[in-house]
Amino acid sequence: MLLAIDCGNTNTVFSIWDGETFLCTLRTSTEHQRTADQYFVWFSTLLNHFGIKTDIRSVIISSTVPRVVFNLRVFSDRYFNCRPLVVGKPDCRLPVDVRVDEGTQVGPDRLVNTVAGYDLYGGDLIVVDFGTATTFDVVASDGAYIGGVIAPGVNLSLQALHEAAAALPHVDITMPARVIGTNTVDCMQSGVFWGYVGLIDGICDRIKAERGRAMKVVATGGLAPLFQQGHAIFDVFRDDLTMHGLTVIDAYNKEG
Ligand SMILES: Nc1ncnc2c1ncn2[C@@H]1O[C@H](COP(=O)(O)OP(=O)(O)O)[C@@H](O)[C@H]1O
Ligand SMILES: CC(C)(COP(=O)(O)O)[C@@H](O)C(=O)NCCC(=O)O
Ligand SMILES: [K+]
Repeated sequence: MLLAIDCGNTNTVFSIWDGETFLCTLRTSTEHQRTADQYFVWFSTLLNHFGIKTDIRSVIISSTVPRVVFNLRVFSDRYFNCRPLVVGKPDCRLPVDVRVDEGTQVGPDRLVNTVAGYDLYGGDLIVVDFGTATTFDVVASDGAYIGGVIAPGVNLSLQALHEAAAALPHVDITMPARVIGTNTVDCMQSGVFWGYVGLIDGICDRIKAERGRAMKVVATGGLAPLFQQGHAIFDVFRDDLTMHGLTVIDAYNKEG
């Protein structure tokens, strides 16, 4: 069995892959201070709770937060007796090319999304991932990652409004019925929701124009379905896209 760990700037997700399906998916907040032992207490408690028996033989990690990797390595080594494969490190090979400026560090989550998108849907893709940041990853016809776009995340945008303006409260994102808000909360939700719809549509159209071809738009991340309401902004939504990519990369590295 494989333990796949996707560590984002806000949340870290653990999924157990038995070679055919994900047995379970567990989520915790990302904190670099958390030790290997703390991870294990949390992990084993939840597995017991769900009555899941595991036999984890390998671990793969994608982390957008470099500092958490140390403790996750110790966790893997101490409790599963294995050296984890870490996406972005030289010993982790990728089944796709990465064509960016020399010396550029691409977020490992974006590489994983590229691999997953290409495996599931083929090339000429735009992968949109709603995380702390919203990323657009452009996948060429041969599956290569050729760059993309990084925009502020949905919650980050709402949080920034609240933090910068004394009279603006903390609000959660929802789809407002109308564009014209008649109270502060509606106005803020409208700005972020409809602003984001425009951002997604506009960026995808411009990427397609720049590439001069039709491209499929694949979305992932908990907030993606929210934007699919109203009008079809994406061609496909796949919640476990990043996890799928981790299983593909693990298999590719085991092929030798
Ligand atoms: N289903 C959801 N509904 C509402 N908010 C969500 C949902 N999923 C994630 N979020 C929020 O979206 C933001 C990004 O979350 P996440 O996708 O875990 O980011 P990251 O991968 O960068 O850690 C967080 O503020 C999180 O609370
Ligand atoms: C853009 C990101 C912050 C997104 O991270 P996330 O929202 O998933 O936490 C991450 O992919 C990252 O740190 N990238 C490095 C720069 C780059 O990808 O070009
Ligand atoms: K992510």
